Amino acid sequence: MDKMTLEDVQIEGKKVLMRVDFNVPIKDGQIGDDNRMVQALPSINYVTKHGGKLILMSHLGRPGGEVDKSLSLKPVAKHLQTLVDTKVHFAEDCIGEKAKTVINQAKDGEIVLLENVRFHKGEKANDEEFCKQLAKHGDLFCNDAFGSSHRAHSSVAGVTRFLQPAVSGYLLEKEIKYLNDSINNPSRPFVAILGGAKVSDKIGVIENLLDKVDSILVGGGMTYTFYKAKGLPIGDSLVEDDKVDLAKELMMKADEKGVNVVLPVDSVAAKEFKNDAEHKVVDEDGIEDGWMGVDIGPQTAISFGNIIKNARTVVWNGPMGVFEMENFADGTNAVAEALAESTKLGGTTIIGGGDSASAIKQAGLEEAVSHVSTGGGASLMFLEGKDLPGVVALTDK
Ligand SMILES: Nc1ncnc2c1ncn2[C@@H]1O[C@H](COP(=O)(O)OP(=O)(O)O)[C@@H](O)[C@H]1O
Ligand SMILES: O=C(OP(=O)(O)O)[C@H](O)COP(=O)(O)O
Repeated sequence: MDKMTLEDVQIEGKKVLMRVDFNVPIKDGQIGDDNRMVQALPSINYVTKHGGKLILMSHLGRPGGEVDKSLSLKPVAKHLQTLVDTKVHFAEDCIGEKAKTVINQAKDGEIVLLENVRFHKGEKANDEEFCKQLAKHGDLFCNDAFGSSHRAHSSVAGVTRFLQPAVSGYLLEKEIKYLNDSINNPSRPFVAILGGAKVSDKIGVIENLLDKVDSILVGGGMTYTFYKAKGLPIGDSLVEDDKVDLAKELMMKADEKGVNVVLPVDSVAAKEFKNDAEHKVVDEDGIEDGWMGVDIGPQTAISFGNIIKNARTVVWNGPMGVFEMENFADGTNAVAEALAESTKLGGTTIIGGGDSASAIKQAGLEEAVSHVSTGGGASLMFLEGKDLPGVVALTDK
């Protein structure tokens, strides 16, 4: 990445305004998975250890420009205090007097976490006045929020119009490096695995990947839109009817380009969308009315596994089935294990997407793959070959 980094600027005595992605799950005031916070620690510690005053901004959830106490970052500030060895202050607003007072109180080497930037409409609107107010807090800007970098919002991108230099943090750099190397200069065979439920979000990625990968394995809820395109029965399975023609077109394009688009040869079909529903394994032409595909079947798990183990670069986005339900998690777990195996054999394996990341965690294999991305939407936008606004906005080297 040819953007300035934290190491290119003087930190001592400076106020560093840093965007992080602390959009973490919170239940009853407790942080669930704090991976996004832990991943931001290298940048956070770099600034505080070098004597900068660190002002952190983040969103939490989608409050829609209104104050919503259940989406306050206060519990996050409390949790952050357990992860760092300097004082963490919390400001109850991200702009105005409340923010200013707390920032003035904090000493160099300490941290201020500002309240949820999405409590203001100006954040999403990338509003000039709001950007200026945020910019006032710092002497320089740093973006370490990879997971939010696909959003052209004030605290991610707009603020850089009024605050320079704008540098990249370590997490952002690491994420971009992994994605860049794997997508633009991959060791082959290069295999992409796409699953999950957001068919319309992901189908565009397939088009871009056709020019890059050797195989695309389609699983999860994506499967049945492709099945329908092939004229196979899908019963009550998840389908996006308005994407059936696109699926057809993509399969034709794949053929022309010599890319294997591999669909499941069998599925686990269930009578209902619940874990203890009646279920059975069926072939690709065996999903009857009243049944829905909820996981890839055992034959598919084996064949996908073999392709993945032999790959040198693997990108995985979206689970292979309804993995939250134990009875339908086998396909996802098999793919997770195959990724771990491929990594052991020297392959580069990357996982993007919130649910795929929890799936690999659930399988206890997050340490066994090369990289678990902190951004779902952001890594997809990158895979689509588009520029991320939060990266474009940074100062060139
Ligand atoms: N066959 C299926 N039918 C319905 N939902 C599915 C199926 N396979 C996977 N899913 C669901 O897809 C969801 C994840 O999809 P998505 O959000 O696209 O993935 P990610 O967050 O990894 O990008 C999970 O909640 C999972 O239960
Ligand atoms: O959780 C996030 O995205 P992700 O679920 O696509 O990884 C980011 O924090 C961005 O949040 P947003 O999709 O509400 O802008």
